[in-house]
Amino acid sequence: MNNQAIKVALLGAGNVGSQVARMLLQDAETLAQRIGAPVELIGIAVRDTSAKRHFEVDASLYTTDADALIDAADVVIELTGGIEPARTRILRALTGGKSVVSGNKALLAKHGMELQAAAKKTGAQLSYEAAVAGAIPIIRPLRDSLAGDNVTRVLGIMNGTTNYILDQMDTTGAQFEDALAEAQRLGYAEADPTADVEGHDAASKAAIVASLAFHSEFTIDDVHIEGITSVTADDVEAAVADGFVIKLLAVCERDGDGVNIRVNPTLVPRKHPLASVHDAFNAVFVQADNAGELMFYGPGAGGAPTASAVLGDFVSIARRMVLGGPGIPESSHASLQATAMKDVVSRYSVGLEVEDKIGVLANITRIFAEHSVSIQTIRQNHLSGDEENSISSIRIVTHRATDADLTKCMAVVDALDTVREITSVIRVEGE
Ligand SMILES: NC(=O)C1=CN([C@@H]2O[C@H](COP(=O)(O)OP(=O)(O)OC[C@H]3O[C@@H](n4cnc5c(N)ncnc54)[C@H](O)[C@@H]3O)[C@@H](O)[C@H]2O)C=CC1
Ligand SMILES: N[C@@H](CC=O)C(=O)O
Ligand code: NA
Repeated sequence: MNNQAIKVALLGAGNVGSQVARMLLQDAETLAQRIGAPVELIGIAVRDTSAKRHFEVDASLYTTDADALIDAADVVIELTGGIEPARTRILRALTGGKSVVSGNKALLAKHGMELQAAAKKTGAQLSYEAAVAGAIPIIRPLRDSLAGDNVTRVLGIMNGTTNYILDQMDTTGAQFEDALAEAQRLGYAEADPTADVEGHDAASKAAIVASLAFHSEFTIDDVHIEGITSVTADDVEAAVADGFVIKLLAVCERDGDGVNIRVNPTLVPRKHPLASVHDAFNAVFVQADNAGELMFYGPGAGGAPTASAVLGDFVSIARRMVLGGPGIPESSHASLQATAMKDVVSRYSVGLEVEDKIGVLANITRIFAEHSVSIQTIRQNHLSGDEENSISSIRIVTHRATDADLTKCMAVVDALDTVREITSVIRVEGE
């Protein structure tokens, strides 16, 4: 055993940071055995040293001077979130040759390349298993285990908060706002949960995953993003009636010479494995030329599960420090570009509110046909009004169509006097 302790600076003591502090302190002996050197948590940078925490530590560990703490450390663990000052602090550490563990997907999906370049310059390691799908090992499998294969597609549920909300709406009939409040209480949501419900958190993860899977440089700006704020209780009910469940899916797939990266609510058949991903669990499918299809499943959010991924990265970095040698840089040799949505082909479920008159349905199906959007099923229900002024809801599930054709078709349908409202357009996957 090496006698020299590895000094750890922890930035942030929220849901995840406090659990990391707990593990570093409670499991110090085991960690030392696994690493081959003692581990010393030298301080925790916070905004308010007197705030109440999820796990209480010796008060002298808290400091508001993050820079001094970083300068005194061997390894920095960043769990504050947000772009600044996290970016500047991580750069400070990496430039000083200190390896960094971070769970900050928002930062990595925007400035990941800049941070990796800084790490490469000094031989430091930047690791971020916690940034995608919480406790699930997915970064390391993509970066290391599959580095000799050709990944063609990564698809999955990569946000715990939205999965929790949609699952509660589906299984208990909960209201969106109540389910979101519960996800926040359980420590799943981002500090600003807009990032979760608007799809930006999943989009950050998709950009990170696509960069690793396709050996290219993607940022969140390369991702087509639709969140779940437009998903209504009626959509959930209609999904149930049609044998589907709504999930927020992230899809990164090889598309000709590029990669299409998107996040959108998706109808998944009840029999599909993704349909049984409940609560804040995540599941990620990876398809590769030689490996075939792989599935990664587990807790995608929450303090302790995420801390587990952080500690895994930390132990790996600390072991390398004991043995010597630089961090492993990532490859972006393929330099693939993100492709536009217009050629993406999917099935769709379209909800309409229409006047229930002779010829209305025939007119709508004609417009679909004229735009090369073939209808698989159609269901009509009376909504309100008497025989003279009856209003109906129509739910159409299509065969596969391009995004461009569907968009044009919807514009023409929307312009019909007999169509009151297009209530929803949701993609369908998995059949
Ligand atoms: N909560 C979860 O399930 C997961 C979170 N993450 C990521 O881990 C990071 C931390 O997440 P949580 O612990 O949930 O957030 P949190 O909001 O519970 O904790 C963040 C802590 O950092 C502190 N902080 C913020 N800015 C600071 C600054 N400038 N200086 C010092 N302290 C500062 C806040 O006061 C807060 O205590 C984020 O990047 C998040 O995206 C990643 C995976 C899962
Ligand atoms: N807010 C995120 C936390 C984990 O990444 C989520 O809900 O998945
Ligand atoms: Na992970």
